[in-house]
Amino acid sequence: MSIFPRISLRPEVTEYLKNVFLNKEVLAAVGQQEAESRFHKLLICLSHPPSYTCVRASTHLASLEEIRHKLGEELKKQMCSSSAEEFSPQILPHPQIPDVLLLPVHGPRPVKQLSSEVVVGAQCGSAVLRGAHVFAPGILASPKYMKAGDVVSVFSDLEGRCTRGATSFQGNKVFVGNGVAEMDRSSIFCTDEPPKGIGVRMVEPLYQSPSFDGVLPNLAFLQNLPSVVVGHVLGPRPGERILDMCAAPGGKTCHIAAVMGDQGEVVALDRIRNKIDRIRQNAQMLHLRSIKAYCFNSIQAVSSEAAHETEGPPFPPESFDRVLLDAPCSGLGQRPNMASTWSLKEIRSYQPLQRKLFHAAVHLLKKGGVLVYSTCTVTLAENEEQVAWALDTFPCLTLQPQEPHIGAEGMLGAGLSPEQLRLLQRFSPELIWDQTETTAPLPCRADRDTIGFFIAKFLKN
Ligand SMILES: C[S@@+](CC[C@H](N)C(=O)[O-])C[C@H]1O[C@@H](n2cnc3c(N)ncnc32)[C@H](O)[C@@H]1O
Repeated sequence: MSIFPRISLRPEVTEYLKNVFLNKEVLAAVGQQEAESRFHKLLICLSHPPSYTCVRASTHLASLEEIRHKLGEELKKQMCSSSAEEFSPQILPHPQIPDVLLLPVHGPRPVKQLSSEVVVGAQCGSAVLRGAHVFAPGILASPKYMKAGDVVSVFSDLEGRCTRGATSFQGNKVFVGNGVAEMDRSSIFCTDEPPKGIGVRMVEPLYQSPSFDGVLPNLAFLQNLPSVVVGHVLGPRPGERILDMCAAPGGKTCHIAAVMGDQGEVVALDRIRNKIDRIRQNAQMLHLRSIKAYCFNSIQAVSSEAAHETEGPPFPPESFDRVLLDAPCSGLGQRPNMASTWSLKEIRSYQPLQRKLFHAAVHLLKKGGVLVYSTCTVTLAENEEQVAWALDTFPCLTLQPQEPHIGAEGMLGAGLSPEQLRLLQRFSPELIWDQTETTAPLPCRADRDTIGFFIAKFLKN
């Protein structure tokens, strides 16, 4: 059910996306009305959270059943210790993916708004809609005399207009649920050090999903379903050498190492130095020793043939059995996302960057090796058009079938053939948005009602 307005984008970006979703090939295949309806549903569903929370289970450390049981026990404790209404958390294994557990999200629920308001940043608001509590750094405004223990309504500031430390905010905001303040106003805004920890504990969220904060951190890793699919599509095997070119915070890196049973080597690169620590922390938390993380610009990760091989980057050509390029992208598939202030120029800047990274990826891959390209966006320019360009630019590449293939096929509009489109995997939440649970039971609903995402798999001949 839709309760939020459609995602707010700059008019030029809305127009651009409309042209993508109503391109000539799509219009010829499904007609104007259906194409328009899909585009409208896309804008609406992007502002709402998916209806399942996906957890990747560390099956290299324990069996799925064991993790499922432990998770159930932990979440029951959570429900008893909070004043939220009791419910027994439903934890469902995914029928096709051996390390995925799915938890239905309950919402939107009828929650009454209160007169005391706390306003949080849009990112914090989105996290609350996916089950998080409000962390103090995310709080922008609170009642003047707010004390720990006060019951408050939490609103998300959609346009980034609320000033930090305000006592009220009349701008564009949406209600995300009620909670209990864990801190006084003064401990949030009047300290020399940035505030830490939970500022408001959500007790009546609009969308109810368990909080995973501190819950089995080494066994249950929150990850969107398509991101887990990527690790399986890459298909790493024990003993191989794998490159994850854009790796931080390391969700997919850790999954790859886990699928390999921590046997072999997973090289993780990211351009941003402080993000490398996150990869290392995640690897340590999941007891994965095969991961080696380096701060490096992957565009420059290919060394000249003459160079001696060193442990870290740059690497000689054809150094890796498999390469994952989970590319930096415009992120327009992320959910929930109620507003983006990005300009069209910013959105269009990703295609050339992704192509530079793709060049390096192909060179670093051994002959006979596998390259997986993925993004969490919905544009053609960053997805199907990149595939058409790659097949044209690198005759050594061929598209490969993906396993599992639980998303839709590629989107029309980039001149790819029907066979090629069938080999691509596009997660398109707009295709299922107005269907009810009864017409689309699990796993279909969980597979489709997720973030917008794209995966292509290539073999280097
Ligand atoms: C989509 S995110 C990766 C998410 C990650 N694969 C995961 O699953 O946790 C893209 C990442 O690419 C990194 N990045 C952007 N340009 C890069 C470059 N030229 N070289 C290496 N990393 C880059 C960004 O810092 C960002 O962390």
